[in-house]
Amino acid sequence: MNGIQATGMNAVVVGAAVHLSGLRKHYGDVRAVDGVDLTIAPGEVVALLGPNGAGKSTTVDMILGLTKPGAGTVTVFGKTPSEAIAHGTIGAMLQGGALLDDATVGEMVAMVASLHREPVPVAEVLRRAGISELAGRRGNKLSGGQKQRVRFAIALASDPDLLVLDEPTAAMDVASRREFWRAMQAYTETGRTVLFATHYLDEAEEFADRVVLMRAGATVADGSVAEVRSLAGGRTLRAVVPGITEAAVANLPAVTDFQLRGTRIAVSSADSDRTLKALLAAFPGAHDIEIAAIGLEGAFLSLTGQR
Ligand SMILES: Nc1ncnc2c1ncn2[C@@H]1O[C@H](COP(=O)(O)OP(=O)(O)OP(=O)(O)O)[C@@H](O)[C@H]1O
Repeated sequence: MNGIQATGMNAVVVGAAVHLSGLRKHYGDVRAVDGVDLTIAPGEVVALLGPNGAGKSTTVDMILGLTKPGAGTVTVFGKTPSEAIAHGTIGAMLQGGALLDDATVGEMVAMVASLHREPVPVAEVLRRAGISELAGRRGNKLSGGQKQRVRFAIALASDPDLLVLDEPTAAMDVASRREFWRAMQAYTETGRTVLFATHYLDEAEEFADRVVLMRAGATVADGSVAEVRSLAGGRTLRAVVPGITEAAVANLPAVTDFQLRGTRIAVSSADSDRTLKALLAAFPGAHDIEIAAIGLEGAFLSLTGQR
């Protein structure tokens, strides 16, 4: 994404935005995080996906310095998590982060901003978070989705280089989710780095440059949405192929799985272009051809063993 250039101007902080090496955290017999290595470059927008209990929140907590690793190291722009937090390098939006009932949104953001060395003016923070109209609203008058967006504003108050978000849109309705992501895209266009944990695969698909899939404390896939999809079998090719045999389907290139019913084939292919060309060369009479991408959801289920 173009943001990498913008961050490149801060040459002193380049290198990795986030670097996790051999990261582990066990709770008794539970291996919450069990040897995670991950490097996130400045300007990347990374979605952290995985089923319940995969270790996403524990990983995020270690990046934020809220949980101490059992083994391994975390650096954020070359600093330890606590140094990075103290410098305002990281902005965090956590599930259920406390807000004050009796203070207005403007007062809450001002309070947090005053703790930072070079805070963004409150009105600007609210504008960036897309909640200027909530400035005078008290904490106890906010809906669940509005509270999430106030937490987002608080995360932006230090003008951080890295935003870490744990299920940011969990309590938001469809319209709030859309507005939240619009605000977020404006932020990432300035070259900032984002790591967000989510259960919404469509959000990962739409907003992340890169997807990291966790299962049982380890990463099981890491790449662009297209790469992660292709790891799980790429595309499905269906066709009616007079004269086809099982051996002929199995011999087509890039086939990872297939079904044959009469003259109908359904083939999973890691490279559907190659499979299709070979099919048509061998069986020019093939017809009713359909090729479909497997969604991120299919890849997610297959790679996390939830099928
Ligand atoms: N403080 C703790 N004490 C004991 N076990 C813990 C603790 N924190 C997390 N765990 C366990 O570690 C594992 C990973 O939990 P974690 O919250 O990191 O997963 P997650 O991927 O964020 O899940 P979810 O999607 O449900 O939020 C789970 O089995 C969880 O029960």
